[in-house]
Amino acid sequence: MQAAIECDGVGFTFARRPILRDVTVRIPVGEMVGLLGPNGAGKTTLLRILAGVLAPEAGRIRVLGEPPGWRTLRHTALLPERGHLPGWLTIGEWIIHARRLYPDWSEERERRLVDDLALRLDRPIARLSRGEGVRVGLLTCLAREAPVVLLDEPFTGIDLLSRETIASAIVRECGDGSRTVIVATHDVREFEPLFDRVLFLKDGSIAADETAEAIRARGQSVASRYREVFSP
Ligand SMILES: Nc1ncnc2c1ncn2[C@@H]1O[C@H](COP(=O)(O)OP(=O)(O)OP(=O)(O)O)[C@@H](O)[C@H]1O
Repeated sequence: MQAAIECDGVGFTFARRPILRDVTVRIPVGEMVGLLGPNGAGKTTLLRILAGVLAPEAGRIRVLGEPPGWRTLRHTALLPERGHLPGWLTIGEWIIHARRLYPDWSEERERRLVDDLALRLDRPIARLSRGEGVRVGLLTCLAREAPVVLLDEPFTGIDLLSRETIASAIVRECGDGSRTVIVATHDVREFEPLFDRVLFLKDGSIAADETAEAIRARGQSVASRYREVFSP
């Protein structure tokens, strides 16, 4: 079966410092994957490379069989770590724009997400708090039918109830086994039930790539495995 994502020996450097080294991983279609690791491990860099925003310096990547680039943009929805939405629009104006921008936009998903994420359409984007901005970003990713969804820190700085709302929106919109989702997060303990698989990224390398089931079968939790992998 075709993998959703294949990385083979992927490397990347910033200012001559290696950020990703020999990242090799194969993610089957339909998996919900946690991308876990300490600050600076390279999670954002890897997601940006998978989204086609950055070009890798070494190795080979395939997203649904194609190298990341303008063709895979159609299949890939990225929630970036920091805001990217036009502040001069209201949420409602942005949604009208997004419907035209993305050919795979689903108005049915949009309606559900506006309700569930409690978005007020008349609010100007420039005046949103971080958590509200993340919710608009999430709506923008999840209202599309893109088969590959990359979410960079969707829970950071978000209050507890909103985090639960966001987690259930992700599961509802992406949990039917047809979409492949990678979530970079530090909230390991709280969101481990979301994940089918976890990738532990340490100093730019994959330190472990395991299914959540295999971790549990050993009597561990994802959080305890995290501690084992990353403790000095
Ligand atoms: N534009 C840049 N120029 C130089 N170095 C950069 C740049 N962007 C990222 N880096 C460096 O690359 C490394 C990996 O950063 P990245 O943001 O991918 O890590 P991360 O795992 O997402 O971290 P965090 O959990 O803190 O968000 C860091 O050491 C960072 O300082």
